[in-house]
Order: sequence, then C-alpha cells, then structure tokens
Amino acid sequence: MHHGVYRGAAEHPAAGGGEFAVTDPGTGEVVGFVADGQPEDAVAAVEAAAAAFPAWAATAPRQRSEVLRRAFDLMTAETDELARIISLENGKPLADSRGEVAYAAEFFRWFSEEAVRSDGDFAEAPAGGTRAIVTTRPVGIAALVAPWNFPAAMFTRKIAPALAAGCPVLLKPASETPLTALALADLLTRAGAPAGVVNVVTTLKAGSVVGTWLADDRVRKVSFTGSTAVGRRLLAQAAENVVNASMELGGNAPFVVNRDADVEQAVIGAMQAKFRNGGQVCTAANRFYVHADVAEEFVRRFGARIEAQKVGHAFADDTTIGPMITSKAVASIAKLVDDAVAAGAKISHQAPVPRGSVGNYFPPTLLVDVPSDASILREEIFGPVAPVVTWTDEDELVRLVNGTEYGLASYVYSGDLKWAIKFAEKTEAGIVGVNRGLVSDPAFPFGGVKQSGLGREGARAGLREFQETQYFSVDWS
Ligand SMILES: NC(=O)c1ccc[n+]([C@@H]2O[C@H](COP(=O)([O-])OP(=O)(O)OC[C@H]3O[C@@H](n4cnc5c(N)ncnc54)[C@H](O)[C@@H]3O)[C@@H](O)[C@H]2O)c1
Ligand SMILES: O=CCCC(=O)O
Repeated sequence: MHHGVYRGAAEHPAAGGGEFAVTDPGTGEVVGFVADGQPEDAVAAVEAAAAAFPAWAATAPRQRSEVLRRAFDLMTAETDELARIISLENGKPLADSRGEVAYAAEFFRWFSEEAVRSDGDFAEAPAGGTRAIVTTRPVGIAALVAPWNFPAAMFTRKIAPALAAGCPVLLKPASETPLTALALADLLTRAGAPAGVVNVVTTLKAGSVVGTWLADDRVRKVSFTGSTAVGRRLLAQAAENVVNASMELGGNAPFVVNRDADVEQAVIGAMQAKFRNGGQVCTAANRFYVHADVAEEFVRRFGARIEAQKVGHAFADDTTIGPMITSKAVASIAKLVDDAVAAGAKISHQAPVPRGSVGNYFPPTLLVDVPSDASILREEIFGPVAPVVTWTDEDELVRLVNGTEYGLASYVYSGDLKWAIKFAEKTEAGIVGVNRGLVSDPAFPFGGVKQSGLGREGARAGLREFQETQYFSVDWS
C-alpha cells in the first residue's frame, strides 16, 4: 500500500515523488510505503491550513464539538482496524493497541465537551469607569510533532484541543509510525473536519519539514512530544519567530515502595508502570526504590511476574510484550544493562525472547544490587528493564528521587496515605501516582517539570495551550 502526504482532505505524492518504507518491528517486513515529504510539502500544508483557518475559527463551538464527538464515535466503531494499523507499525500487542485506541478516542470526547465551555471575564477597572472584557481566540495554525510510542494517542491529545479551540493543524508523525497519523486524518475528515483543517506531512527529513513550519510567520504554535534533546532544539527554533511552544519531553520516573506498603498491590502497580508498551513510555517507572524491609518480598513477587511475560509478535494471542521499535533501541537498552552488570548489578529474573526471531525483541529483566551511580538509573531506559535499589533513610531517598534533570512522572506506594501525599509533595514531578501505577487520564493535566517539558495536555489546561487571551479595554463613561 502506498500513501501520500495529506492536505486539503486528500493524499498527494511528495514533491519529487520520493517514498520510504514502513516496517513491522516484530518481523522487519515492509508493511507499506509513505511519501517522503519535502520542505515544499511543508509549505503546501501551511497554505491549506491558512486557507481553512478563518472559516474554522469562525464556526460555532457546538459545530467544532460535534466534529470531535463524531471522531470519538468513528474511532470507537473502528477500533479493530485502527488497532491493527498501530500494531503493524509499532509492534505493540493487539490488546494494547485496542487500549490505545480507546485512550486516544477519549481525547476527542473530552475536548468535544470542553469545546462548548467557553469562558471569559467582564470586570470594572480598579480605578472605576473603564470596563474590561477578557476573551479567548485560537492561537493560530499549530504544528504538532509526535513520537512512535503511542502513534494515535500522542496526536489525538494535541489535535482534539487544537480543533476545539479553532486551530487548523499540521501533523509530523514519527517516520516509524506514519500510517496511524494518516488514518487519523482520514477519520477526522469523515467526522466533518473541513479540508485544510487537518494536514499530515510524512517525512524522513523531520528537521527541515518542522524547521520550515517554525520559520513561517503563519504558524503560531508548536506542540511537541518526544525527547528532551529534540524539544530543546525546537524551542530554540521557535524562539526565532516567538512561536508559542508546548513541550512533552523525556522522563526518568522513580517508583518508591515504603515498608508499610501492600507489596502485592505495589507489584501490580509496578507491572503497569514499567511494562506498559514494553517500557517504551515517557511515564515508565525507570528506577525502583524499595524499602530494605520489604525488598526481598517485592523482588520475589515482581520477578515471578516478569518471568511469566510472553514476549512475541503483536498478533500472537498470548503476547504480553511486543518488540522494541528498532534494533538501535534494543542495542541502547542492552548497553545500559551491560554497563549496570559490569558495575556490580545482578540479573535476578528474566523472561525469554522468541527463539530465532528476527524482530527487535528484548527480554523483560529485573536488576538488583544496582549501584546508585549506574547510568541505567540516570538515563531513560525506554525498554522492559526494572532496576531495583533499596533504601532506609527518607532524606537520602528524596535526594535520589529528585537527583535528575527530568520531572515527568513519579510513583509512591505506602499504607499511610498522609505519608504518601507528603512524599509526593517533596517530589519534583508533574504527575505522581499514589498507590497507582497508571496515571494517564484525558480529564487531568498531563505534563512535566524541569527538563520534562512545558505546558499541560488533557484537562481544561490542554485547551488553553491552543488559545490566546484577548482583553478589550472599554470606555464606560
Ligand atoms: N512527555 C510526554 O508526554 C512524552 C510522550 C511520549 C514520548 N515522550 C518522549 O519521547 C522520547 C521517545 O521518542 P523518540 O525517541 O521518537 O523522540 P524523538 O525526539 O527522537 O522524536 C519525536 C518526534 O520528533 C521528530 N524529530 C526528530 N528530530 C527532529 C528535529 N530535528 N526537528 C523536528 N522534529 C524532529 C521525530 O521524527 C518524531 O516525530 C522519549 O524521550 C520519551 O520520554 C514523551
Ligand atoms: O509515552 C508517554 C505518554 C503515555 C500516556 O499518555 O499515558
């Protein structure tokens, strides 16, 4: 199957006619070809968005809301087909892809509800006389850049608030997972988004396509999800035209278990926080700090569950953990494990990978006796490896937990809720799971502090990221 770039509600060949292959990370087989978009395609997408913008911004909120609601309904009805596309190009087990479709669709539903909750202010100036009207307007054409790990949800949580606010969007999907983005654009058109409101440029030249958008005065917003390194670069580019920027970046989430925690519940939470999407999640627990009094029990129970994981192809019925996205990702996870072992860590439990497979598989692994300065505790693993460190002193624990440039998610398990909340308050993270291993919900603000990002997605806050405030100072004499 061959796909073009998407603009004006239709696919078009890329300038120059180039294409690239999309592969199944579980087999290495080619599953489709997409257009290799060029800067000319980036400009054409802006033209399409600029033509659509005035009318879209002027539609009644109820009308935009209904487009989003129909997108939710269509996505829900077409779960199986979308899940198949996600599994094919991303490799996650089919059940997880269905879960992602449900999660991704929720952003359409949530923002269809938010779209009609317009708010503002009318006030008398403190000095009297003058009245102020404070209102909002769409920020403008928005460039949306997302990674491959949740190819549907990372886009819907940007597209939905942008469309709710009245902004047209330009999507740049990861080159590993362009098919899901194209399917979303088609779905939104069928849901009633006018031509030019949703545009997609698939490309191997991310830097030049997104760079073209950020250099174009008509693009007033960039919303990026991906690594801190690329986010930093886009922020610098956005500074040139003072483009409004939202950044959802990398993480290094600590998972803390106190001595009074329900260890079985902590292990269930640890499985969710660590192994969802094979560990390829920005909120994935990256390092486990377990109180010495319960460490042996935690490792035994956690290890047993890890050994029971079934690593395999997305479409095999019993698969619980699919392949990593690329062979490069496998090599980088292997290096972190090898370095930790060389520094004194031990592999206590591991699940097998399929024998003789050519896919990008990595065995789910539990590491113990990990030295506190090991690189695996500092760098984002983005894979199915759980390093465990024991603790006894709370002050030292807080220092370790916060000793990172990242601040996205964090998890704490304790039988004493007051202690857990107080601990959460000391944690430098935008999101804290308290006796929970799953923290994402479209209704609540998702985002990080420190070098994990700027701004929030989901909730009311997610809509604000695509709105400008405008204030009218009115003579009232
Ligand atoms: N905070 C969040 O919500 C969140 C969610 C998912 C993933 N992430 C982070 O994403 C990272 C994993 O994804 P990745 O490795 O694909 O990230 P990445 O930064 O390499 O790529 C993300 C996106 O940026 C594009 N890109 C790459 N270089 C670019 C450039 N020079 N200019 C413009 N665009 C460019 C890619 O093609 C892709 O679409 C992890 O660090 C993870 O924590 C964060
Ligand atoms: O990978 C990061 C996003 C995960 C989520 O939204 O739950």
